[in-house]
Amino acid sequence: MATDSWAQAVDEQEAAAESIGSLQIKDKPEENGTVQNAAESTSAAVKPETEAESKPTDDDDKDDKAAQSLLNKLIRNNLVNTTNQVEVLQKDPNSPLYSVKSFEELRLKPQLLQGVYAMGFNRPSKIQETALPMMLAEPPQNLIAQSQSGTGKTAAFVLAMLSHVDPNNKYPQCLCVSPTYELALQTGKVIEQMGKYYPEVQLVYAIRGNKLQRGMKLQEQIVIGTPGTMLDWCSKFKFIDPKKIKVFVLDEADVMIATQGHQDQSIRIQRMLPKNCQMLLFSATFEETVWNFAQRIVPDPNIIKLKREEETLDTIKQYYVLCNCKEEKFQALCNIYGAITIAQAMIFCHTRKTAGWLAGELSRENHQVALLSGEMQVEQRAAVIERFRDGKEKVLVTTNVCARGIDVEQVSVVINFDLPVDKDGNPDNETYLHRIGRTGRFGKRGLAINMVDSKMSMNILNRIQEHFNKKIERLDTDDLDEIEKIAS
Ligand SMILES: Nc1ncnc2c1ncn2[C@@H]1O[C@H](COP(=O)(O)OP(=O)(O)OP(=O)(O)O)[C@@H](O)[C@H]1O
Repeated sequence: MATDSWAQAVDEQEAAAESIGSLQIKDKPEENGTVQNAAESTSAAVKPETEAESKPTDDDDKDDKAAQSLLNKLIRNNLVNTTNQVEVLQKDPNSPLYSVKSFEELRLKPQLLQGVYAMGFNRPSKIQETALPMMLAEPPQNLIAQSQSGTGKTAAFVLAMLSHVDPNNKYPQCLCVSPTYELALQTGKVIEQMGKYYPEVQLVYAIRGNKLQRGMKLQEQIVIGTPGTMLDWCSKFKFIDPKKIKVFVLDEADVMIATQGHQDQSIRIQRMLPKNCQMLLFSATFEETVWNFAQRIVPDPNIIKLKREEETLDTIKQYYVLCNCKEEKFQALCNIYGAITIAQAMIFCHTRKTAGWLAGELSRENHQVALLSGEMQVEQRAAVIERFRDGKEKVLVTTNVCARGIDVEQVSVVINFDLPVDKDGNPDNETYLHRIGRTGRFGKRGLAINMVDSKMSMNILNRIQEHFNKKIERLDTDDLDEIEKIAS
């Protein structure tokens, strides 16, 4: 029965969320709340929608960079390969620029090479080809590196830290600061994996909730944590002697500067470090504020940038459907599903209430639906996306905010149940492109269907057409023959 399948889907989502949540995140210290029950969030979302509730809430609008970054890490299981060239700006343009095509060329310690191969890495990623020789050079060189999430930055600096520590010295030699506890844990996991065959090197987390006895000195060679606690451990509690630090890594600089106080704390840590300490800074984006911050943290840097692969609408067939209300939009959707075979689709709604309602309606029509909703914890969202990626559900209904920045490459059909708009109600062209666009490399053909239910949304659609200079054709969903044609 339809309701049963909905309930079953919720149960399965919950179970999947729990299994992911149990990885590391559940035993977080008191500063973070408990993992929320996915069933609660989904059932809350299928309550009938009222006019007042249909407005996006502050929560819906919250663009939590740290959560987004964590989500991407949790769902990603391989490298994002780009065909773009790495841009390098050397501190000393006359010094030779090395780039490696294999890990052997780096002359790593055998235990580390073993760790790298055990992780399934066959060869360095694009950014690692240049960043690794620079980071492993003698004397050490400072580096600012920017490339999109998933291109191998974390693996690169983890390898650099592990290479530089002396396991015989039982005191901290590398500090790595991350914007949040959860992100620090993810990096810690990479250190543990890569250092699997190098057990003499130990790691400790400088995070709130990890209370140490006053007066003690850390013996672990690598400390990873958030800026506030790291600063306290270096200055107030003196668990770490900053003068003995050889490598300082600042990860996710763009996320870091979005958090009040993190910039100052990071700069204060950096000032305590010796002049010859290697400073490394990583960021997925490079707007002016990040750049200014980077220059304060990293003196005399080498700079590596890897451009993001551009998305285009060239291989996408775009249509719009005229409707009067959300029920008509739902009917149009059913007609489309009745006429063509859709392997997997993502459906975007403006509010979580609409998303919840639509997921409920679709499930009543016996569709296997996954719902990504704003009140779910990041780990639960990652679990839902993973199940969808594995094909366990065929339809993913989500709000815009939830799915920002998420790549589900195999989805060839995207339905904008509501058109993407920004806070002021203007067309959000960037989100439109990201939702339906494809990179040249993944140049698979796709289909995008936009639901238009008012003069206002028609106006938005027109402005999107103008912006991209691409015609969006009208589709009559009462005409089965016409719908069939769009699939050919
Ligand atoms: N040389 C490599 N070969 C194969 N896989 C790799 C390689 N380097 C990294 N990976 C894998 O690719 C994925 C992304 O790598 P990594 O986390 O280092 O990227 P990142 O740029 O730091 O992304 P993020 O900012 O999201 O953490 C991970 O699953 C990682 O294990």
